[in-house]
Amino acid sequence: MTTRDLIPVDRNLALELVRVTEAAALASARWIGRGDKNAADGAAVDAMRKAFDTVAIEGTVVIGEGEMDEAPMLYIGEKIGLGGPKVDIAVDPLEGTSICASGGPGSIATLAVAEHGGFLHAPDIYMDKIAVGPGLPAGVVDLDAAPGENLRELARAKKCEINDLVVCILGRDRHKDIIRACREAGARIMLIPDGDVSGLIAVSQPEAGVDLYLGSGGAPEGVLSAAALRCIGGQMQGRLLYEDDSQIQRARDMGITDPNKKFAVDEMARGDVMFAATGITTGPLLKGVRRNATAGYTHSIIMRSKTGTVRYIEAHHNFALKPSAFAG
Ligand SMILES: O=P(O)(O)OC[C@H]1O[C@](O)(COP(=O)(O)O)[C@@H](O)[C@@H]1O
Repeated sequence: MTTRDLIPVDRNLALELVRVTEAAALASARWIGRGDKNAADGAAVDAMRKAFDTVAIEGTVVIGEGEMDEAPMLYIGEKIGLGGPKVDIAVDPLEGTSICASGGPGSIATLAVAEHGGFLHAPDIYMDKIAVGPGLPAGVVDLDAAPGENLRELARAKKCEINDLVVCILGRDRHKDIIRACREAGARIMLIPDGDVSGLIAVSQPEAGVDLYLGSGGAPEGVLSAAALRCIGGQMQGRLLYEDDSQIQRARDMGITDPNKKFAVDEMARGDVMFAATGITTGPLLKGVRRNATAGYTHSIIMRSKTGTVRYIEAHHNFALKPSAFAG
C-alpha cells in the first residue's frame, strides 16, 4: 500500500478515528475521580478495542498496551480493523491514568495512524524530549544543549526576553536540575503532574502559552506526540533512555539500530500521519467528557500531516440510540 491507497477513504477515516477516541473517552469518564486508574485504563482500552472493530482499515498496533503476553488487548503486533488500507497504529487509550483517577486536568484518549512502517517502534521505556512550536528556524533548540542555551536561542528567534518564555516540564524529581537551570536563566515554568502528550502538543498551540517542552517521559507517548506535531507543526527531538542492558536489547529487537540516536519528529512519525484525541478531563488541549446515564458530550481533535488540516469536533451522544460499544 502507498499513500495513494489512503486517499479514497481518508475523509471518512478521520471521522472514524475520532469515533474510536470518543468511545475510549466516554468509557473511562465513568471512572473520573474514583481513585482506580487501572479500572479507568481498562475501560478505555476495552472501548477503544471494540470501536476499532468497526473501522475500515487493516491496522497493526505498533505502539500499544505492551506485548501480547502482558496485554490482552491493543498489544503490539495485534491486527485490528474491518479490513482496508494497511496502516500502523499508535494508541494510548487513556493518557494520564492518574489524572483521570484523581479527577485532575488534561487526561485524553489518543491514537495516531501512519502508513505501514511510518512510526518508530519505541519500547515502553523513557525518552528524553524537547519541543518547540512552528515557524522557528530549524534547529533553534537541541536536546544536547543546556536549558539556558536553548532558552537564549529561543528568545533570540522569538525576539523576546527569556522571561517572556514558558517551559512546560513534568513535575518529577528527575527534572530538578532542568527546572533549576530554566529558572536561573530567567524563564517561567509550567509544571504538569502527568500527561506529556498534551504538554508537548501545547508548544504548537499559541493559546496554551507554552514556548518550550523539556524533560523525559514515556517513549510511546513521545511517538504519539511526534505524530501530533507532524500534523500541527513544530520541532521535536527524542532520545531513548535506558535503565539497563535488557532495555537496549529490547530497542534493538524492535529494529532500532542505533540505540543512542537523537530522533527528529519526522523520524518518529514518517509519511502521511493522522492524529486524533478526545478529552477525558478538561485540559489545555480539549474539554473533558460530560455524561449522565442517557447522554454524553465529547470534544475531540483530528489532524493530518498531509493536508495540515486541524479539526475540532464537539459531539453530543444519545446513548439510547447508540450501540453499546460507544456508550461505554
Ligand atoms: O510517571 P513517569 O514514570 O514519570 O512517566 C511519565 C509518563 O507518564 C505519563 O505522565 C502518564 O502515563 P500513564 O497514562 O500511562 O499513567 C505520561 O504522559 C508520561 O510520558
